[in-house]
Amino acid sequence: MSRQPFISFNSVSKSYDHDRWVVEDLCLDVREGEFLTLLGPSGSGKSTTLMMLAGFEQPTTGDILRRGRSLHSIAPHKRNIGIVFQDYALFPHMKIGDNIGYPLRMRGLRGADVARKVEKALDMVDMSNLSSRYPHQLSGGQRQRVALARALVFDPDLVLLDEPLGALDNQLRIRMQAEIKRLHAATGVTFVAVTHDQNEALSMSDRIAIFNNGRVQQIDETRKIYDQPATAFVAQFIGDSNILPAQLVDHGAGQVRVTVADMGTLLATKQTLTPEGANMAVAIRQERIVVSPVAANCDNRFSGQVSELAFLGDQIRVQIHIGDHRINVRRPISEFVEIPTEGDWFEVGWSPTDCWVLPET
Ligand SMILES: Nc1ncnc2c1ncn2[C@@H]1O[C@H](COP(=O)(O)OP(=O)(O)OP(=O)(O)O)[C@@H](O)[C@H]1O
Repeated sequence: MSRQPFISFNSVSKSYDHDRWVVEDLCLDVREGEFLTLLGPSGSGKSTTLMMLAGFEQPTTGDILRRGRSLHSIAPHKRNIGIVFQDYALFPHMKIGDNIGYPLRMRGLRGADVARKVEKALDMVDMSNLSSRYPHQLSGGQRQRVALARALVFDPDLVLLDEPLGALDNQLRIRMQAEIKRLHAATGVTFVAVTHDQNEALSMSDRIAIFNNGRVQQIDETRKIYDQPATAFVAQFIGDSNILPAQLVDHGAGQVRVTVADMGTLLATKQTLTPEGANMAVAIRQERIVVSPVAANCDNRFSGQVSELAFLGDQIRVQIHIGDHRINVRRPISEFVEIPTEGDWFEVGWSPTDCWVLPET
């Protein structure tokens, strides 16, 4: 098997106005057959990256390679890429079957060949009985299925999904996440998706690339992104962490002591090789903080006044003030011996293994 990456972004930068980089020095490999999601806040450069891969935008500097060959001079329609847009981009005057057959006709197929492939694609997305409807006669979820079928019907070797579920309500999003994941597994085609929704990224992807300000902060397997964030930004963006500016007291690998203003000394775990003197933060996930009485057994334990309380179904989120810090804690209701009210003093705690020292960026 070839050792060359399927897709490589080689130091790709993009500026629309020759003044500001919206993507900066991007080095990113996409593995054949994987589901990679580009995740980050609005304006971080995810869609621009996807559009450069599709060929609708060109890098200002750097190059994108497929199996080692530059895509630079290959027109979008010759890249053999299926694309699914947030607004579906279906042709309103064409029946569903014709919409799905469109990329095949564009590639010169006719008659029975088109009919056979369209039927297979409709079957794949469970829409066989709706072939003769028009897009306006379908629900949002059904339209998105048609868009998926159209992106897959011509056997592309890459499918790009730009905020594919952005227009759907929450329950349908969850159903479609499972559907897209199933299609990815069934076809074996490489999928690259863009989203700003962390749950969508976590539930669908093999790997996630976290974007911020046009740069990739971390690219890793989904579980690793969650369990071992490389920066405070990643820890905050995925999984709602509390981030506190900190200073390292004890240097060395493994468990370390840090000081945090207004809180004193904390025991923490070093996740990455943080250069000495760099800005540091400790990150503590909301759901890893325990509450009184269990908190009394923790190495790191603090009391603060409750400033906010929110019921989240089977969980409670409590915000407490410790000095100038606001610490958010999210635990199952069953763990609260007594549910506090605003203004109460409340004890929380966490283990050093759930408190990570990270570079601040
Ligand atoms: N065609 C364009 N011309 C000029 N500026 C653009 C163009 N497209 C995007 N930008 C700018 O580039 C930056 C990155 O945009 P991009 O759409 O890639 O980010 P994103 O992470 O996908 O954000 P979102 O989730 O909001 O779509 C933004 O500041 C945006 O305003």
